[in-house]
Amino acid sequence: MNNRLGVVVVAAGRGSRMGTPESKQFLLLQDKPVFIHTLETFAAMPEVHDIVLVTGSADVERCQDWIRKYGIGKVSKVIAGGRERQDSVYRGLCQLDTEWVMVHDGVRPFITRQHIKDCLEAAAAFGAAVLAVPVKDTIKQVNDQGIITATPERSSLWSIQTPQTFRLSELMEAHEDAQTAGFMGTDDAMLVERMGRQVAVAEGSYTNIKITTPEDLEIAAVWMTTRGEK
Ligand SMILES: Nc1ccn([C@@H]2O[C@H](COP(=O)(O)OP(=O)(O)OP(=O)(O)O)[C@@H](O)[C@H]2O)c(=O)n1
Ligand SMILES: C[C@](O)(CO)[C@H](O)COP(=O)(O)O
Repeated sequence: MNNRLGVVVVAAGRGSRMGTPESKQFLLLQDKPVFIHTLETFAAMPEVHDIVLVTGSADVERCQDWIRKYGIGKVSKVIAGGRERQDSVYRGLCQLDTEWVMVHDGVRPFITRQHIKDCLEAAAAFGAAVLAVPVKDTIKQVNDQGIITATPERSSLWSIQTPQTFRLSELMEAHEDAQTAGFMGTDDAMLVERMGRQVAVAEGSYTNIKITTPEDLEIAAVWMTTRGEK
């Protein structure tokens, strides 16, 4: 996959569940914005050829400034995202000209190079792959009256993360088909699964959290000081 891999890092969300005045992707962890930690890991990998950062329309310039300040290479474009995550990803995909693409949440700064490689290898073997971890809790389906309606077998349940890796042409096609059908997914794999294509899971790490709510930020602040090699 050398020189054939593009990465779309999405960082155009508003962070309503975090509830901070500053969007969570720009909050500082060890004096560096969250999304910069994320970009650093991808930019350091020889497998990565091109990176597109998707952010809020009002944040494009300051992201470019941060990228320059922290000397992050390989980011060819910083562009404005859309209303939903899916819209932001699609805008990013339109900027790439690589054979493969990885989509990653800007707010998952604990991704490691080893797990990115694992996801790439699984994609090369199966056609598409996402990083994931087996669920630890028992998961229940609950109706709108708060009553449990089903308990899926835990051994087959995985909690899905990013990065998610696809052939660029297949992910573009899946996005365009979803748009035509008015289908919104919560991740990119859903759109590809919808096209009848297989997507493999590569086992990741429980530390690859998506910083979503205030407790995540507290955990992230501690982990940033204790983590080893990225
Ligand atoms: N319109 C959107 C919505 C989300 N994202 C990005 O998608 C990732 C995962 O989304 P999530 O954690 O849900 O972020 P927010 O949408 O910012 O959070 P919330 O749902 O709490 O508002 C984040 O990196 C976020 O910036 C994006 O690029 N464009
Ligand atoms: C793509 C994702 O991070 C996989 O876990 C997740 O589905 C994003 O969901 P969100 O609702 O945008 O947080």
